[in-house]
Amino acid sequence: MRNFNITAENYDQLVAQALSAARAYEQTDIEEMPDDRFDILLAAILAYETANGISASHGLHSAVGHGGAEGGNVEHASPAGSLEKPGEEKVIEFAAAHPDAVVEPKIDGMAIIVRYRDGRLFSAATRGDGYTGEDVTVKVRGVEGLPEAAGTGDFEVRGELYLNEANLGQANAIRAAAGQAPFRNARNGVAGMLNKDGSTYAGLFSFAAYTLGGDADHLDAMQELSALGFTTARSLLPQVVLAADDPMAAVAALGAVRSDLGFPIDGAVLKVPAAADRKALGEGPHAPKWAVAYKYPPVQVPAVIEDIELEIGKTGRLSIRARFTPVDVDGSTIGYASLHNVQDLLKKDIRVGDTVMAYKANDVIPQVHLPRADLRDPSSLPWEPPAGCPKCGRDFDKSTELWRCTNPECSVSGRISYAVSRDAGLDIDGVGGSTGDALIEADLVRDVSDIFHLTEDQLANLRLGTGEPGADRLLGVKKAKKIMAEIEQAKSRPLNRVITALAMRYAGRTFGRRLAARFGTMENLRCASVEELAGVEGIGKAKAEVIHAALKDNGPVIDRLAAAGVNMGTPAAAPLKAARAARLTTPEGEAMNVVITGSLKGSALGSLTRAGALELIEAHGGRAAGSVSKTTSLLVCAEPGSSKFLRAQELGIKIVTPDEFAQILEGH
Ligand SMILES: NC(=O)c1ccc[n+]([C@@H]2O[C@H](COP(=O)([O-])OP(=O)(O)OC[C@H]3O[C@@H](n4cnc5c(N)ncnc54)[C@H](O)[C@@H]3O)[C@@H](O)[C@H]2O)c1
Ligand SMILES: [Zn+2]
Repeated sequence: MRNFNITAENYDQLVAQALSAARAYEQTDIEEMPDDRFDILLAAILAYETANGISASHGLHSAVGHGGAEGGNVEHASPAGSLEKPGEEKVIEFAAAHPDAVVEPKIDGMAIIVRYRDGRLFSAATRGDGYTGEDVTVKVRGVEGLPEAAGTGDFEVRGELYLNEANLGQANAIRAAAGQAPFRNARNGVAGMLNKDGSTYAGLFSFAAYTLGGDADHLDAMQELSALGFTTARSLLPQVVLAADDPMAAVAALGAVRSDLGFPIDGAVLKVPAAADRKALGEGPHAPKWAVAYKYPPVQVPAVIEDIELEIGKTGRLSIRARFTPVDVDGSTIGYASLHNVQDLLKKDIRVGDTVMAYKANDVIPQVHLPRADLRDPSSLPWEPPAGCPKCGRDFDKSTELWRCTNPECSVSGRISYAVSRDAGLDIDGVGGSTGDALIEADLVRDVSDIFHLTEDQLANLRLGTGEPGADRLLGVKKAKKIMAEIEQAKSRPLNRVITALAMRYAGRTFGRRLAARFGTMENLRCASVEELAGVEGIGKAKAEVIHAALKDNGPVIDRLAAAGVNMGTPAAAPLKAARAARLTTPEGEAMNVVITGSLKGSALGSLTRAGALELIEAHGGRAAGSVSKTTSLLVCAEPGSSKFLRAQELGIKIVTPDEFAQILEGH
């Protein structure tokens, strides 16, 4: 599902849109927005406000019913709040901290507060704005689960007014007879029915209690209510849920049977039962601290994990997915789900063989969660994270939660970073790192040639961000212009760097230089036979075959680079280079082995990078080497007395300063 991109321009309008949806949700049967969309919008608004230091007064985050509910003429004895819905991770933490927490269905209806006097139903009101609510006494008399007479005392019961399947069917039959469209769902129906004047739907609800005023422990209070003739939320739970060993197992078990319950739930509520514990935990501003709600994703189906598969994605990140026995979820068959990251998987302790709940997140990417410990094979072993990249075996870069292989051979991102690097590639600043990943994720860049076909518009509108709702931002025009200029410059980089940027195995910096020096143009290089390639110093038959095949594979990439105007070498320059090359060849025409040591700073070659200096040697027909040996012809050295200097002296090798070397190259 698309995130909201909130800006100063659309902020007011999105707040108004959310308030309008909340009002419709609380007071009518109209759904202006699906719930998950509403929740994402709210999170995006909150993130934007937090990022910009806005303290808002619209009530979307603070007021009961998100500011969409109105008060009425019945005052509540104590405020009627909401429930914390802190997300799965926090709910798991809550369950671990309170293993005695009891689980109830989070029935998807509307809260009502009912008072009894002398054992008779006296009044009923909606939650309203939390302090006062609408009087709905007439509408709820005779509702199933809500007795007219209950004992002899004065007390207050809170619970959910909802439509079970039978209620919804009857209500929709009434609507059909009046020529009205059926309610979209049971939750919308209950809001619409309650807010309609008259007695059209009188009594056509169900009620389940979850709070009894007083100091009793929760389970005692619920038992008392049952004895008085109320239906309690807990009594609606099937045996599999009640029998679960711990709260999260109960939550999972309830999720598994939710579509067979016969009444709508949108989650489970975990509640600490003992009155003393509740008192100690206390109340938050809008919700008690002794309870949390777990919201179920739309539809989930139990699935058995067959394997946990590893893959390196196009940005080099390790992606982990669960393969499970295919199941039907909400009309489509799914067999895979993504498992986020290593930490997450270890924390949830999902294992091969486990039964998990599979669902479609935002109705697209399948996900699984909540391994059912009660169904686990006792001999199963915890999942173990991979020791290295599944493709190349190298250690992962673990600096972020998403582990990553940086080997260019393993991912598009690795190849692009290599291709644009200052050291080896085309030296394009601003296209590596997170910008590069964003380009790859947006499918704008699949190989190095795509970089040269980017437009300023595409760059300026590139979405950077964490994927968190509201956290998106754009690259912007200023940076886009800068990158476009970098790309323009990169078109004239020397051929050896263009070759290296293709990230072909065995055609790194050194061989890039040698291939460029030997063939002069990309065209010549592409036409070279395996034998000709093998003839290049240091390459040999085996590597030549690999390079030959890689050049073929890269044909389309090279064509696109050439079409964009990237330097492909000039035929005229090839013989010229050959003439210049004579400067670093022996009288027999063989390449001289040249070693450069120490800094070039301050010399005539001072503007060259190390890589540039090596390129220069090869361009003049020499062969750049790293260490001094018997085969060394020349040592370029600015530091007399260094170990390479002494070794060269010992072997009787010619030693020159960088300035002298520059003169040799110029032919003096
Ligand atoms: N689609 C939309 O446009 C839209 C607009 C506004 C709100 N919403 C939805 O409304 C929800 C927020 O409403 P909220 O803040 O009132 O919270 P909530 O409705 O999610 O949770 C609190 C409510 O849970 C109910 N509940 C059911 N079973 C319960 C039990 N066993 N114990 C205790 N309470 C129980 C009570 O009515 C209580 O008031 C969000 O999920 C949001 O998606 C949707
Ligand atoms: Zn790898």
